[in-house]
Amino acid sequence: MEQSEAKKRIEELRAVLEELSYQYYVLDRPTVEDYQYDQMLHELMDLEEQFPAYRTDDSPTVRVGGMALNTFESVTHTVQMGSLRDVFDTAELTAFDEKVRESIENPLYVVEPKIDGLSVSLEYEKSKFVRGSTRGDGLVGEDVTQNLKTVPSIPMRLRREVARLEVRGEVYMPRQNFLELVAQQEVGGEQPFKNPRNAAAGSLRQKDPKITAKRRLDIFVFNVQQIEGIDIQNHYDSLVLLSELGFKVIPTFQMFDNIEDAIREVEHIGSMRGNYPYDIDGAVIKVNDFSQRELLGSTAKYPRWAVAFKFPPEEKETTLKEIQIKVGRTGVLTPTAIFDPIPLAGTTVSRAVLHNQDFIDEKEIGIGDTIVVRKAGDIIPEVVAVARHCEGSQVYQIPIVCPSCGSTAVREEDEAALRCINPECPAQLLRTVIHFASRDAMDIEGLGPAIIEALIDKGLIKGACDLYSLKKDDVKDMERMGEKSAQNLMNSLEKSKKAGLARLLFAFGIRNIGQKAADLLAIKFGTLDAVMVATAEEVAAIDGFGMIMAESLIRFFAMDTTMEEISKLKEAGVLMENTKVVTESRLAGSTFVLTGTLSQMTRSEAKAAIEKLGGKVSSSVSKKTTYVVAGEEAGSKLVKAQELGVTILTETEFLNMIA
Ligand SMILES: NC(=O)c1ccc[n+]([C@@H]2O[C@H](COP(=O)([O-])OP(=O)(O)OC[C@H]3O[C@@H](n4cnc5c(N)ncnc54)[C@H](O)[C@@H]3O)[C@@H](O)[C@H]2O)c1
Ligand SMILES: [Zn+2]
Repeated sequence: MEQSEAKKRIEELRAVLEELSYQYYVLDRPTVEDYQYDQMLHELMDLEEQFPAYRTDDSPTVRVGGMALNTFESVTHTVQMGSLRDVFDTAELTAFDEKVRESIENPLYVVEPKIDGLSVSLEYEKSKFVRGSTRGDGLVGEDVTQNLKTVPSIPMRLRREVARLEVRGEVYMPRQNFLELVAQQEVGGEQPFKNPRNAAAGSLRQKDPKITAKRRLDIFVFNVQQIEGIDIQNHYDSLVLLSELGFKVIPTFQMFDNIEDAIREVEHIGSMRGNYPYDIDGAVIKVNDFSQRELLGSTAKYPRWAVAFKFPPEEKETTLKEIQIKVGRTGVLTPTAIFDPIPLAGTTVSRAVLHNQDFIDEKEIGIGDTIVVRKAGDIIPEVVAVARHCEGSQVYQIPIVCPSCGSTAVREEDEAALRCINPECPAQLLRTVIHFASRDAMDIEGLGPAIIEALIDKGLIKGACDLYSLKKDDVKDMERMGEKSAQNLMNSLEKSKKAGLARLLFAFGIRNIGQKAADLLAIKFGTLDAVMVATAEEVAAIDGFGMIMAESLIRFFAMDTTMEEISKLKEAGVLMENTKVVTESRLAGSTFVLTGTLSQMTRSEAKAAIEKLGGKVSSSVSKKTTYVVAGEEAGSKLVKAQELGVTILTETEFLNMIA
């Protein structure tokens, strides 16, 4: 490759990798498979090796990817939390061994599974847990002590006296918990996490430890970062010690005196992959002896005494038997491939999601074809390609009828999915009512999914609005109900009528209208009637809104069924007015100076108005001043503002601004 071409490619790769890292580490929402990311990173490494002139010290090849958010206090790690060099074929493990043997004699290797979670440091003083933090960029992480305290397997006190100890571990979310969380997120209309690793990271970095606690995270500890008071010389002994101290240590660790056996163990761990109740993405080989580790040293990003072998996504061929269409709780019609069962990454799989028509068209998938199925880091298997078409094979067409209610499904512009938009579709009714009753919506205590399902089955409710015409006698004979629970339910229904406009708007479950948007609408319009007659432009003009959201809202209110539902709710006496206090912060970050006499309000009224909107008021003009409000007979401050080029507002302009 030419110099100039290489330079261009290097820059391109860096930009892409940085963006992907941001999505992965900061937003916990990756947009590509890890395998793809790793491939690009390796390409960049190769190029930097060939063209050393283009190396930089902030390239993704030398930086650890995480970033400390300022939601948390930052923690500077005494012992740097590095990453691991990863390799994808066993020849590279042999090369690792050769390299190690250039510097040291008779290495012993410890082999461990690589847990797919996020790295944390736990610090103990006088055997007491004092602080826990994320890896961050390896040098500075985030203080997540309170959240880590909710992880039951982290000991708050060590079982033996140790003056000072810092350990490193991997926080993860067991697969079962992940699946349950994703199911809940789908019911609640939230965007579900992509995989257990992102779910663990997102859960650990919550502002509210109560939410973290609910996510049922777990940890495996795999390293002593520093210790005072106990002498250890090697990794194996330190893992044994960590167990004795009460930690949940990495589930298997074995020691070998040659690389061949170590590689066999790596392969064994790979073959067991699907049997663990959590995700592993590889196996790690580490030099055991600490003094040997010191001799080998580290690069800026990786230690030279360890290497991670990443398991490739496993692929197999099978025959596609049929395609089933399911309607999800948001009305989306999803095709699922049903194929002859195959063992894959430790489990037997027989189905995979086909996403939508575009996906099927692109891969030209037809029933009877031989398909290639893969299971990557994500739990859900996917169809990679068609290996061979069968005779007379035809690309499958998703029928445009809802399999649940039989009404015609529609494909909206800019959307790949077919959707059943019948609001009375039974497949969606359950979800709609569960959402309506949920805590952040109308908060109807005692009305859980099981009861809602029973009410629907009995034909007692055909929409959320019917909840308010339920009679105590209707429900008291239902399973697990009884007189008392029925009365309680009546009381919570009554109470929920006062939930207020913001909650009600959210409870409707309008597409693209989340909790925050509902709050903003309620504050802006004040009553449901006003929201209903608002134009798309008016709605889109609200800070935080866009045209897509506005159109969703308009479309919702244009449906006949919506009108019916609203009139039933009105009849039942559900409050349709805003109860939210305005906590706007549009002027946050702006500093005002008031000068001269204002005719419409006093200075202190003006000051209060500014502060209510998050702005600040100062008495003297400086470069930091954002606006000077000039009333009648403004004097020296006005002159100063003109000199400094600060924006000057007339009283009318100011009144418009705060209106
Ligand atoms: N999909 C994307 O867009 C995207 C973006 C950025 C990063 N990524 C992924 O994130 C990973 C980036 O790597 P990384 O730097 O976070 O490191 P890594 O996950 O590849 O490996 C290092 C980590 O492994 C962990 N670990 C688990 N078990 C261990 C054990 N037994 N011994 C030692 N360490 C153990 C450690 O916490 C350490 O931080 C890659 O898998 C990459 O694909 C993906
Ligand atoms: Zn339907």
